[in-house]
Amino acid sequence: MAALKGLLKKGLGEMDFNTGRGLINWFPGHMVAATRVICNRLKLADLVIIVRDTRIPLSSINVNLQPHLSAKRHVIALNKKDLAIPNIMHKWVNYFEMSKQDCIPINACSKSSVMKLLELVEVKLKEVISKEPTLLVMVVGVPNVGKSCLINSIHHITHSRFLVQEKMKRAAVGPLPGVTQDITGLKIANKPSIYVLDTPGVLVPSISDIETGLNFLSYGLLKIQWWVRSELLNSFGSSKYLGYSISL
Ligand SMILES: Nc1nc2c(ncn2[C@@H]2O[C@H](COP(=O)(O)OP(=O)(O)OP(=O)(O)O)[C@@H](O)[C@H]2O)c(=O)[nH]1
Repeated sequence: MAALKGLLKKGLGEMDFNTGRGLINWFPGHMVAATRVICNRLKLADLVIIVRDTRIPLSSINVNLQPHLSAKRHVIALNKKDLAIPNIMHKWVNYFEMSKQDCIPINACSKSSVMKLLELVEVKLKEVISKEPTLLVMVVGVPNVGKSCLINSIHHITHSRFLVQEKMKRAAVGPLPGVTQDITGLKIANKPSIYVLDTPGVLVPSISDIETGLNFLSYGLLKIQWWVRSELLNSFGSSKYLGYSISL
């Protein structure tokens, strides 16, 4: 454990990390601002799509934002289902269903998969859809879980409903976390007007739990030099951590 901490310190020391008390302390400026803005916008949201990584659905959350998200009408989109092991994914779906949470495994890059998510969103919005002229849906999740990819698929599915001047830009997508740094909106329906907001991926200021930290590193949700990541995985044996999330 001491060797691991030393390794983490060495790797993380080369980055712009803060001095929080957790094992991993990383909180770039845009995340501070984004966390504040997300909390403010959440008050206006009629529904939140909480995007998580299907392979690590319990780790790929922001524990500080989670109480605010759970308090809103929400659906959990378990993304990157194409990269998950199917029988483990089904166990996770059962887990969420048993805890009475609406969840759906998706591949954010696939239109048919995202259409199923939109159907679920429509069902969840049913009670407000006839009462409000404008509805707001927020897409929230930690970095690199696929929020912008999801927004782009929603854009593809819905853009034919609008006149050219009403059409909005696509979101930027990238293989490294931290691509989205602003909140951007997309109109997906008229009467009532429904807007979807893409938000920057925000992490907690400090990840103190080693398994969560390793899951973030293994699945690319946290930027870190490749050699630190491979050293960490060698030290622990990646298979243990790849299998960790499902040991409920
Ligand atoms: N295989 C697979 N890759 C995906 C999926 N969704 C997203 N990706 C990839 O994951 C990476 C991150 O996707 P983004 O949409 O940029 O993630 P984000 O959550 O917006 O990231 P931030 O901007 O850091 O908050 C990109 O390389 C995507 O192509 C998916 O369902 N399956």
